[in-house]
Amino acid sequence: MTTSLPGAPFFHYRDGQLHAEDVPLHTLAQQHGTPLFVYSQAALGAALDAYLQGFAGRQVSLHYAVKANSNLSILRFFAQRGCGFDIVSQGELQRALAAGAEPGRIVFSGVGKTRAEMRFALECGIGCFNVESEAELDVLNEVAQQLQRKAPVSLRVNPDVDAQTHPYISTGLKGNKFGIAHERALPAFQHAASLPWIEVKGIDCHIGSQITTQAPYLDAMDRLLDLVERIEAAGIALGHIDFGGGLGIQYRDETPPSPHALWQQLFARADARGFGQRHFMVEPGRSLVGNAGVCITQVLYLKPGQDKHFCIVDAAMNDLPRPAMYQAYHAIVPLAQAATAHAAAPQQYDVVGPVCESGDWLGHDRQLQVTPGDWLAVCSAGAYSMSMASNYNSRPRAAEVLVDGAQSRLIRQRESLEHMLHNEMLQAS
Ligand SMILES: Cc1ncc(COP(=O)(O)O)c(C=O)c1O
Ligand SMILES: N[C@@H](CCCC[NH3+])C(=O)O
Repeated sequence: MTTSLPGAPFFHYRDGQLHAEDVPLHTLAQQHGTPLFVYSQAALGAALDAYLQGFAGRQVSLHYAVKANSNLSILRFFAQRGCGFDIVSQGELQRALAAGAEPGRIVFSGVGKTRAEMRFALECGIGCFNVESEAELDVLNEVAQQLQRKAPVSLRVNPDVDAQTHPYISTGLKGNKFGIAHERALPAFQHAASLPWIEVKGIDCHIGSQITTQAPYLDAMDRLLDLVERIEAAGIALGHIDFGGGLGIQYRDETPPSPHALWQQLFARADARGFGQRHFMVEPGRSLVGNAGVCITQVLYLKPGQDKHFCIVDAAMNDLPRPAMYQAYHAIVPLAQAATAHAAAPQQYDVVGPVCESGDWLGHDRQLQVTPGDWLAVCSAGAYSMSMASNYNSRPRAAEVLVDGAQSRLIRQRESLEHMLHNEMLQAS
């Protein structure tokens, strides 16, 4: 009998051992040490297919949001499968290019693009700037003029829709810093169309992340299409409608719609208003990679406390910042099921890391049957984990491995302490 992890069918127990596809994870922990991120290529492919199947018969281009997981091998996988990319910095742009992305299929989002970033992106032939303010539009027009190269632009609109997600990752409410206010959108488009070095290509919105219901998306579609009608009635043609990303995944018991189900509804709305055959763009991140990865960590110590017991592991908030930042839940499971491991008594633990903060926890009140030396997997760690990792407490970043069937490949080495030190200059005293 095989059982798989929540939302992650490519991670499953076989003969009592947790596997990624056909590779037992304890062999990877032995070989590469911990903390270690392990990704399943089949899971990446299946998540991508779930989108592409929903787009049959429609004109949709998919731009993977690099911020979710920017490992070059993962970017290369998506590039080879024909994806475009959504980037938010020159660093992400250079990563996408290094992974083989076509510059014309990259869109550049973000509220604070610098002139240098605009210049670099224009020079490399970026597909579109998703401009987030009128001030940014003016600066981009100047940079484009200096280069004598028109800037392809879509204006990101803030539709003022509640994505019903954690407040830190909601982006489509009028109180959020993102996009141009809905009521300012038409004058902003008119301004864009009047600028000689700006070429208006489309309209854009992104309402938030880890969205698990359809309603906010449908509201955003209605609000966006209202604008498309008004903007086009004013004589400004929109070549594409970029709907952003944000679709949630199952971490515990969430039941987000499949990309197929969601887009069926969204296309139905668009069809009803005569926009169904337009060129749509999507920018998914988490839903492509989140459940394609786990982080393996080793139990260092068990510590009984007065109120609770602590399971101290070698991964920490610097490796997996989501619990500390958003009080996010990640399932934590043993690599070896109890029957094949040992007879430690099951116990309720707070799973915590070595970082010197009480906020450094990976899971609260978890029932585990563990002993020091055991390995655990922190689940659903493919998105916003390694890409948000830091060197806090001077801890080197973890290694990453990609599994494909029975094969595994190291795709990022564990950071060395020398590498962590090498950018700093010691002044002679
Ligand atoms: C502009 C933009 N596009 C796409 C994404 C990807 O979002 P998600 O990973 O939730 O799909 C984000 C992040 O929320 C974003 O800010
Ligand atoms: N970092 C967030 C998602 C941010 C989405 C980017 N706009 C998370 O881990 O859930």
